[in-house]
Amino acid sequence: MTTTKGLEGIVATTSAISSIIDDTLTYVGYNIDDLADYASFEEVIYLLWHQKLPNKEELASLKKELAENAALPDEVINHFKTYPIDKVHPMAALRTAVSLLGLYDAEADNMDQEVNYHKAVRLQAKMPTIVTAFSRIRKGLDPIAPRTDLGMAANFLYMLTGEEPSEVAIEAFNKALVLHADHELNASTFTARVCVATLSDVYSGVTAAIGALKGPLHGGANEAVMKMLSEIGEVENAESYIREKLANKEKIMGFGHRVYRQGDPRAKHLREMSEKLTHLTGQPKWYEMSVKVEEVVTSEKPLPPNVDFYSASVYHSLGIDHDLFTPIFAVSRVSGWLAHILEQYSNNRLIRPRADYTGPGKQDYVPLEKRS
Ligand SMILES: CC(=O)SCCNC(=O)CCNC(=O)[C@H](O)C(C)(C)COP(=O)(O)OP(=O)(O)OC[C@H]1O[C@@H](n2cnc3c(N)ncnc32)[C@H](O)[C@@H]1OP(=O)(O)O
Ligand SMILES: O=C([O-])CC(=O)C(=O)O
Repeated sequence: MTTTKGLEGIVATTSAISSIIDDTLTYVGYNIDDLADYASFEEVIYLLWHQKLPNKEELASLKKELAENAALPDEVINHFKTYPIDKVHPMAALRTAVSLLGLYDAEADNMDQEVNYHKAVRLQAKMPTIVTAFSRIRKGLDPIAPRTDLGMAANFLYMLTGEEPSEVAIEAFNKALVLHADHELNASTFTARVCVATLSDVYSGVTAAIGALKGPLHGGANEAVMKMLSEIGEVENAESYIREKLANKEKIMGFGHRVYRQGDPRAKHLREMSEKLTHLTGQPKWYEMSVKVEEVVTSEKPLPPNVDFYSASVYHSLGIDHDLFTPIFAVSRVSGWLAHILEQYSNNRLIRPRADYTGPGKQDYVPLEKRS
């Protein structure tokens, strides 16, 4: 048996959803640069789930179904109110809420593909509502009901603050949702596929995926980037801060990638947005500090920024609490998880690799009373 640490380079499935070839990312063959510039998040959801772009009627129908299913059952809202609120990370709350939603879905264990598709719509629709409701409840505020006249990006920002978001904010947030929607066999998507390949249900697959996204080597890196930028504090501190971390062999959050070698094609879009938004909000230092960090890291190591690096200053400029950055990633990535879950069901085989055993050889059992 051969082993590859972290399954590097192993091709574990076929998939028609997204591809990374020669550092170019496509969703169903559409270059991420075009989608980031022109597509709404809802169009991307449709694309990932149907493997084609929607026409006007198809898009309107998906938007209607999403809007009709965005409200949360009272049980989820009431559950949030019982949490030791200052100790609960929003990713843990999101993970629990998705699991809880499964309890109130009478079709949770119905494995019909059409039923699973509509379950996917219902779950996608509720993700922004979960994150924003939790954010308000922990601040002692009432959750704000989703509006049927707003798209997902605008609705998220509206439910978070209760205020009508600006066009610039909606455009930036929509672009962030498009950029994070899918990414081939990343760790959380693989987790979702492994889970549902046992023929477990959609809610279990997404709950497992949220758990995998939470870690700082994956989606959790965006919150960690903001923590680092806050510690650096001012542009002039960036160089010494980064050089010291690198000298101590510490990882710089938001840099490096298992698949990309020349750079993550999503990062340039987020960098542009970071420049625009930090200047608009009168806080260019977060962009300038990020640029300085990139300059120092890349002068030392061949480690370009990944999607998480500039998204931190983008979300910060939109006034979003730092521990909501990873849940926002999940609000977007759930579209990809659900696409992969549906694809896995449609052509399923249990995912069960082997381990190369490295423990002791044959041992004789010693009864408890004779052990030292
Ligand atoms: C949405 C996403 O999930 S994007 C990734 C988000 N995660 C991060 O930004 C966390 C920081 N980055 C990392 O930890 C890694 O680059 C990962 C997890 C993204 C990829 O990891 P892997 O492919 O397993 O690379 P691995 O961790 O083995 O690193 C290879 C070498 O590069 C170094 N390296 C990799 N990333 C970094 C980094 N961000 N800072 C400093 N050094 C790094 C490692 O220390 C290692 O050096 P060594 O060979 O001298 O020991
Ligand atoms: O693909 C990966 O390993 C991580 C990543 O960039 C993502 O999930 O967007």
